[in-house]
Amino acid sequence: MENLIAGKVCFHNCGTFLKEMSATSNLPIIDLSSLHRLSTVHSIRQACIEYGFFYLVNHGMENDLAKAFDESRRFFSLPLQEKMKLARKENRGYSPLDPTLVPKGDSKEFYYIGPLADSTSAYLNQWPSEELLRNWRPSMESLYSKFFGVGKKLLSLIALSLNLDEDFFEKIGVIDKPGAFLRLLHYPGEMGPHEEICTAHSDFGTLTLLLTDGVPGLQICRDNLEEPQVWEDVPHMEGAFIVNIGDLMERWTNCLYRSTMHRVIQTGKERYSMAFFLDPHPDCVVECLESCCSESTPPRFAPIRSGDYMNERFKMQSA
Ligand SMILES: O=C(O)CCC(=O)C(=O)O
Ligand SMILES: [Fe+2]
Repeated sequence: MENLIAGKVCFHNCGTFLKEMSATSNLPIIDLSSLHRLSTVHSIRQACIEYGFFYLVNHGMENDLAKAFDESRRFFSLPLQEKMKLARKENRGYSPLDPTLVPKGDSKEFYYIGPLADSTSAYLNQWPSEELLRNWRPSMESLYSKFFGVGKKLLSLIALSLNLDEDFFEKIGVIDKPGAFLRLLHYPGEMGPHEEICTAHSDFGTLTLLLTDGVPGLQICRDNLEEPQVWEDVPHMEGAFIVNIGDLMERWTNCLYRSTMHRVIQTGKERYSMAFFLDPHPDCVVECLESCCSESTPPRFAPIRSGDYMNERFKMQSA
């Protein structure tokens, strides 16, 4: 059985030294409002197998996006000393652009909002005062809930695409005890010594919904063992989410669905993005789905508690 955690980390350490080529990706487009459910489910399966990434359109949040980016800009425009009062604790709050706190090459500041619904952890979220940013907290809470609604709908289609009941992930604790995190990101845009302003990585959890502001830079590498590596640009699509599969979904599906490496390269332009990470509850045990293994393709990974996996990955990230 292969150790996925080790495999991912090896890439972090050696990936940037490999020679690279670039191209433009042609990601599939999934329409969340389509009434042709079977065909949508089939397209999702193909997209997750071939790319681990796709665009999601007609998700119902189109009219919220401009405001979401305005609110994000409002937050990052605060003086550093105000943002530092909300410094990240328990994975919630603000991380400054600081070379000692972020992995080598990263050039971004970010702000995390954790689960709202869980009464034991809601207090862990950190919010700027009402005097400082009027109505910011309710705006962000509403945005979080909308992201969550879209994630939930998509996850039920992903369950169907794996020949599971549509509430499969809900039942095992991915949805009803949410571990989802909204991360607002700001890349200031100054040209630095590193090509990557968000280091090549895969996301840890179940799936990620990403919104970008139109400034390019996002790239995916569909085969990180290939040499030279091919990095494909992922162009912005107005109004669409860019969705990607995370490592735990890769584990559930025995690598049928791919948790694809991605990164952001510098363009010299200021850039805002936001990522909604839909992660399982820490106690949820992630083990190979029956529909994804057989005698000839046995499970590649041992069952693991989601919280243990995520903690290990976070530790490695900050090492
Ligand atoms: O900023 C982006 O476009 C990508 C961010 C990302 O991949 C992440 O936060 O995990
Ligand atoms: Fe990511």
